Amino acid sequence: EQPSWGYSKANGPYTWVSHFPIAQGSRQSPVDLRSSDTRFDAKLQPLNYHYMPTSSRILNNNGFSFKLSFDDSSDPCVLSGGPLDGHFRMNQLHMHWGCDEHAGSEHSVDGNTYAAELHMVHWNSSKYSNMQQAVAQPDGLAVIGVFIQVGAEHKELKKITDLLPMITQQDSKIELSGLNPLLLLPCSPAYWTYLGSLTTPPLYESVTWIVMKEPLSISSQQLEAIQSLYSLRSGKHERLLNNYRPPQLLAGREIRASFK
Ligand SMILES: CCCSc1c(F)c(F)c(S(=O)(=O)NC)c(F)c1F
Ligand SMILES: [Zn+2]
Repeated sequence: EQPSWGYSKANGPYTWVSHFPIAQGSRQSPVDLRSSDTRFDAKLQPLNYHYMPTSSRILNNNGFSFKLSFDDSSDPCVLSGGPLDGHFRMNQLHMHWGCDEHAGSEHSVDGNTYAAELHMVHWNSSKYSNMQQAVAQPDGLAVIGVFIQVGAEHKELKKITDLLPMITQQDSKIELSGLNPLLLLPCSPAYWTYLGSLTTPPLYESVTWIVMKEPLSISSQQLEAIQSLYSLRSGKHERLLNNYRPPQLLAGREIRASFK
């Protein structure tokens, strides 16, 4: 049966290799985005989002994060351009966070971490017919990562954080409609891109990462709502905290920047 991996000492990131040997692969994520390892690439296109306000969505807590699942059959949210070949349909978005506002993101910038990181997961709909087919392919996924810091309240994310108190228990779900993913992106188009993996088991090396340079701000109340989710994953009913994987070896990969 599915091994119960998690983020505790007993089942956390350093133990995942026992069930998922690819944890020690050569294109694992996250990584530290070190300026000495990044190179401006003038050939990088701008990102192209065809995102519309979405219809009814399920917001459920699958025990290691909360996620917004998108119905990617009708009028999907589609990403193209940037480093990508073809079109990628948004399948879901979720977050990773810590227990204080100085740690919680998965990627870091010259060793600096943020309070949280939003992931918008897309699959390659030009080459594959669904998420399940794409998820393990080397060119199967594109994930946009957006850093989150504490500051002013974020109006669009409020549509999510206002609902979290109603799904604090694992596997609870609630409808959410009218979220506009475009408003979850920062103003600046600047991003880094590199080839990596899922940051949770099964850790497939199938992700073209696009990490936005400019963070979003949320209020401390919004961060507290995120940190108040509970999980049973580690067998005990405890707060879902620190669901972030530490940085992995770059192993010779290049990180391209869309900005100077
Ligand atoms: C087999 C799960 C497919 S969907 C999914 C996910 F649920 C998830 F959590 C992450 S992540 O690794 O945590 N963040 C990048 C992904 F990348 C994903 F694609
Ligand atoms: Zn993630």
